[in-house]
Amino acid sequence: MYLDRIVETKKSEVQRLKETLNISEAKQRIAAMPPTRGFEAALRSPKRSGMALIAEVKKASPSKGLIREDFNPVELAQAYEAAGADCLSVLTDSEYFQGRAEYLTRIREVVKLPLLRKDFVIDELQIYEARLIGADAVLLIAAILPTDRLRQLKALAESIGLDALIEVHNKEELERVLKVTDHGLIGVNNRNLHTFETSLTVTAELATYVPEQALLISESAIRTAEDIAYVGSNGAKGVLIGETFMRRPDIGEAVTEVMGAVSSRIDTEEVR
Ligand SMILES: O=P(O)(O)OC[C@@H](O)[C@@H](O)c1c[nH]c2ccccc12
Repeated sequence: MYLDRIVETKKSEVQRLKETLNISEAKQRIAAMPPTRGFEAALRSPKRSGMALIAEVKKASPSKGLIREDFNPVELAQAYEAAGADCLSVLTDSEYFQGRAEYLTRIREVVKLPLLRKDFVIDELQIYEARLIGADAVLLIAAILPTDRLRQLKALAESIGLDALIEVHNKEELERVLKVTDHGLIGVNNRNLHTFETSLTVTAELATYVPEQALLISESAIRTAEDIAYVGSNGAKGVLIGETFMRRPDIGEAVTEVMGAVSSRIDTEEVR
């Protein structure tokens, strides 16, 4: 199963990381860094009322292969920002998604949006590394983390200023996550990471168990304005979209088509 393979890859990456990054040095460097940008806060007051957008910078995936040939991560991030994304998700896994840590670092220098490091986190060291490369939030995937690990990694992330987006795909995972937290960011992945099957009904089914004070993000396989309306009316407060945008030559146009336009401040003032 490919998720197991990914975890094996991550174990060896962590071993390698241990040779170059030590925790006390990481802590010192982090203490000298500027504060993070408030990933959750940005999603709680989205630019489009009613639906927050995390737009993803993703070149390839194990299920789809190469998604975008003409891939300039910095330009794509700028286009997302101009189109009114609230936050960005940047794939840093190289083996399976053709991402790079360096993409995130470079994007941070030119866009103001909060950034999620999208990777398969299994170890503390990857959390320190996420902060050091310039992330504002990390993804924690319940499918690969026992409940206690989830709790520890979330606490560590928060202790160094990172928000955590905790991802679930079924009720068993969600129940474990709710033992760790009843607030914060809960991502429902519409894609089954074992079979690659997707269905937006996963969001609708799990939303009924997500507490009001948590912020539910519907992830994966969202393509149209109708999809946004569907997950929105079923409890999603935000969406995480990659492929739909990455396949379109004009990213800004694609964002507007799916999400609608951001009404400018001047427009709103004129209405008042
Ligand atoms: O490209 P999509 O179908 O819009 O999906 C984006 C995002 O949800 C997906 O990339 C993702 C969700 N969870 C993950 C975990 C690891 C890697 C990738 C992912």
